[in-house]
Amino acid sequence: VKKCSLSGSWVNDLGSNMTIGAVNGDGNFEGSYHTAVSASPNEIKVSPLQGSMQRGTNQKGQPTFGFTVNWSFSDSITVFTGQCFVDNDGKEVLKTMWLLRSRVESINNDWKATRAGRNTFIRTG
Ligand SMILES: O=C(CCCC[C@@H]1SC[C@@H]2NC(=O)N[C@@H]21)NCCc1cc([N+](=O)[O-])ccc1O
Repeated sequence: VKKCSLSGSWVNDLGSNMTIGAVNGDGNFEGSYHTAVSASPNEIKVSPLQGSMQRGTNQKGQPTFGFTVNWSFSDSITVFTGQCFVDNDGKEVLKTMWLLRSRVESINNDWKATRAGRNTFIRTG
């Protein structure tokens, strides 16, 4: 199967954009994330991401990965995890699930502090 690389620019089903840099020898990478949506009252700003992808030798070119977005405009953080697939037209698709953890004032509100969801990313440009 054609290799699926994370490096480059992506857009997801919400219209959020992300750019991922080179993946280093340890499988780690950095990048930036510009979310199209937010539950924060603050103005949305580009936020840094860092993550890792699996590059096992038996990997058939469709690696699993995870990354964390440390929101620069809101006291919250999101972890994404997923896999990079090459679809039938040879296009690369990232299928992910995420957990968004918001800061809450009291442990009594901890129950409502984590949102979960899915996002699909395709390459831009
Ligand atoms: O909104 C954010 C940051 C942007 C998250 C974008 C998500 S990440 C998954 C998904 N995929 C994607 O591309 N964009 C979305 N943080 C929560 C803010 C917040 C809200 C409340 N509140 O509403 O009560 C309380 C406390 C809080 O800190």
